[in-house]
Amino acid sequence: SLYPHSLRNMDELCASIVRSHRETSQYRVEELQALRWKLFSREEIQTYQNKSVDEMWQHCAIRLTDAVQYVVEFAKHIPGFRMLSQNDQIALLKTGSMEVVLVRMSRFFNTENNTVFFDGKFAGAEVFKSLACGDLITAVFEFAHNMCALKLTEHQIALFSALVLINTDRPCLEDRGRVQRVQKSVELGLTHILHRDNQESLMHKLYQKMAELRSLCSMHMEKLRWFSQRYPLTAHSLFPPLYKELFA
Ligand SMILES: CNC(=O)[C@@H]1CCCN1C(=O)c1ccc(Cl)c(COc2cccc3c(C(F)(F)F)cc(C)nc23)c1Cl
Repeated sequence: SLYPHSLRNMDELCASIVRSHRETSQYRVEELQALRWKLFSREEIQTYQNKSVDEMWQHCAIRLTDAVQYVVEFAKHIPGFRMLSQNDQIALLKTGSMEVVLVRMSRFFNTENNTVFFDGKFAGAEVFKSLACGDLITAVFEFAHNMCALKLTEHQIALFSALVLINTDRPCLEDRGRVQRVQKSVELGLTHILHRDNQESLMHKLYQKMAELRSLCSMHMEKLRWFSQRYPLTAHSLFPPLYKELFA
């Protein structure tokens, strides 16, 4: 029957997505486990809180752009992604890359003290006070906390990230049919490994997370617009070019 043939393809598909995730995930989970109790001192927190709004936004934008570049690399190795048209690849990345950054952030989150890896140590939400967008940071922390609580394996995070990215109901796709075929194969890959891990119950939780991601990222985009209107100079001159390309 075809099954062994498609299963082999399915294993190959999952293996290439997991490999790409591992090669583009910026930090290995084991590395961050070792750092999880490296916290900022009171003085260091004070330094971050004394930064001006645009200084702190610029500081974060550099890191976010860095993280987005790793997600672009990850996307390029998802089987079928590079067969899509350039415009469709950009359309998927324009909306999906920040969502994958958020999924990946959950790997750098410590649920015991609600801190996230930032600038080499683990930071609480108070470190980001000078951004003047407490609701965004609260939402980022809450999402990272809830994602972390699912205790996904690296394989599950890899396939989930690919599914977040290859999303047919993104606006302005040229060839939705082709994106649908790639999405279907990634979906099968995720169900395949959840079945293997005996965790099929995670599937509907992951679909709920995808819905949360979408509302979270539309909030981010409007914060980004607020910031670039409030501080046009910083937004237009200092944000690394990729950031402008993807989010401007
Ligand atoms: C290892 N570190 C990491 O994984 C994260 C992801 C990329 C780099 N990075 C951090 O250093 C980091 C970790 C935690 C937090 Cl809360 C932050 C600050 O996050 C943000 C500040 C400003 C705007 C942000 C926006 C907005 F609005 F631009 F879309 C959106 C997201 C999601 N995060 C924003 C950052 Cl920049």
